[in-house]
Amino acid sequence: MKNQNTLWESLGRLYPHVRPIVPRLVLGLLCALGASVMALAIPQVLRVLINDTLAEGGSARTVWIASGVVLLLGVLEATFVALRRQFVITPATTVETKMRTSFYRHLQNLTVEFHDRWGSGQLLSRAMSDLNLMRRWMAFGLIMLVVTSLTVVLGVVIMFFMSWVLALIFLAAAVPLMVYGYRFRTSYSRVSRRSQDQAGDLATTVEESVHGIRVLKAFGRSREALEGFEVQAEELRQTEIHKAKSLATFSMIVTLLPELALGASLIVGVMLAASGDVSIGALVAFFATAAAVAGPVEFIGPLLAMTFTAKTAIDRHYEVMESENTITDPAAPVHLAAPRGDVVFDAVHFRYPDAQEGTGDVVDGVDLTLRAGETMALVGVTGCGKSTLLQLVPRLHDVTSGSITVDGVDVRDLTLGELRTLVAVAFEDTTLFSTSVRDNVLMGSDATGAEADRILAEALEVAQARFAYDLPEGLETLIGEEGLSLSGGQRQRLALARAIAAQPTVLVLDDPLSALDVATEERVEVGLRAVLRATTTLIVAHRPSTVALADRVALMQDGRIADVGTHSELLARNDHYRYVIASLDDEEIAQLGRTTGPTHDDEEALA
Ligand SMILES: Nc1ncnc2c1ncn2[C@@H]1O[C@H](COP(=O)(O)OP(=O)(O)OP(=O)(O)O)[C@@H](O)[C@H]1O
Repeated sequence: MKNQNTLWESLGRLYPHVRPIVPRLVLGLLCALGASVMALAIPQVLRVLINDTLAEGGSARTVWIASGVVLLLGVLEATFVALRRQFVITPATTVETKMRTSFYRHLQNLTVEFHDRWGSGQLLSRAMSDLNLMRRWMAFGLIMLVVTSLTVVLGVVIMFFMSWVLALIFLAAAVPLMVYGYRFRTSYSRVSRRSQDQAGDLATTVEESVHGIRVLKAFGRSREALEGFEVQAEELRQTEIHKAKSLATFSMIVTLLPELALGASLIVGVMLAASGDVSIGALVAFFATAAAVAGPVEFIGPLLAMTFTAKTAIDRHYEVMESENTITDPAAPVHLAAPRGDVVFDAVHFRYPDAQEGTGDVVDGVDLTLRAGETMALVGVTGCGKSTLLQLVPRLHDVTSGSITVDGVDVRDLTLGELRTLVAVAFEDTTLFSTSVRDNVLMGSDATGAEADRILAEALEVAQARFAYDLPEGLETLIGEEGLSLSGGQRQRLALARAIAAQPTVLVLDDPLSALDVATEERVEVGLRAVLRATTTLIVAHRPSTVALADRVALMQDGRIADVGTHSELLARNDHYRYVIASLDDEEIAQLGRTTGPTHDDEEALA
């Protein structure tokens, strides 16, 4: 989604963030202006010195005084520059940090569907480099653009007072500059947008390959990854070159045209001085002022480029900030004072927003009732929609129709905070955070002190995660990014411990024991049975041993619940269940199922 806002509309969106620091920005602006005035005053001292003193054979004393005034003006200019920095840098970094924090907060609130759609590098580059660009523009670009423009205007006014004819010649250069500047704005904005998007894509590639480094190495695909990266990096380099060339051309024209105009003014100026229409002092002051204005004029190119880049950064920032969060708290939330844990799926449908047209719903009319405290295994061939169904309970996605209720209350009528306290989840694909084992496990618990210690110890015990005590610093050991320093089974056990430690009313487990050996799985199951007694549990099972944990089994087929009963009831009466269980029993058949699914022949053969 590309933003079509004008430059002013985009820059104007910063105003609410900048408003609190406007007084300091104005002070910074005044200081910058002061510095420019000091720089412009120096030629006037020269004019007075030449016209009123030297021309009349003035004394050495007046030269000393003039030099002293020039020195003073120079010191004042430097002081104003330092004060400008002092006034704006700290508040601008505060604005940047606040915007970054609200960006991060918004990312946390956005739906899983949003995160499925956006590359992580695009979000990273918006959170880091785009906000950095905005801060630099705010603290420097904006002020300098105003001051530079004012300096040029003031300088030109002074030049008019020195000689209006020469000033008009100088100003003639502004007309082609404005025409070219307009074209530059359009083309530079476009290339700047491309470069920032490509930098985001490159960051996504780095993030993915770092994340998947084991797979790349194991499959010997590092070279291909590098080649892919090089192609992207080269594209970015080309865009950067294009950007730099476009700025260089603009800067050259911005520098050259005033210089040409000055050359013409010089010829006319000498003629005017010869005819006595302009004094020598005024002529010197005119050119000294023109020299003082030339610097700011040349500076306008990079400042405009910085402004267009900031516009792109603001547009990119707001593309995320304006992405709507569709999963929100209800207007009038219901509170469950004493939750029991009855869970009912009523005609639940769900389809992913990016699902192809003409395909059926992933969850296609699920009716299922879990009694409080019951453990229900969810079984089905791969891809039939089990994980998707589970994610609907804590509202990681919202049902497209139908409803899910806990104790008769629609999950959409509870606040997200309450719902996610009631429902804890452990996924097969575990995510751990770069913090201590303790913080990872207690993530869903509000307990503190001795109570937290007790819950932690119990959860680690049930999840067979006692290995955590033997880590170098025990439970305080910092686990690496995404827990990559741990084995798959260890990570799963910590994720399971985290779900248990949350002490939920409803526990949703997506095949949380898949990476464990059979003996460890058995021990975990014994512990879980004790814990699950008080908790309603929906557990996706890919192994018969996990099914054995359940009071009842729900068989999912093509997005619907095809049958519900105990394991032995389903074995006795349901061909498809026998097929699924047989394939669960055998990893190889399960793998086959992953790619082909059951056929009628398969089912007959197994029956
Ligand atoms: N984020 C997503 N966007 C679009 N489609 C998705 C998404 N996640 C899953 N799907 C599709 O939804 C269908 C069901 O996937 P789901 O993960 O729920 O199946 P599953 O029964 O849990 O499979 P498995 O046993 O292999 O974990 C699949 O066809 C899958 O391709």
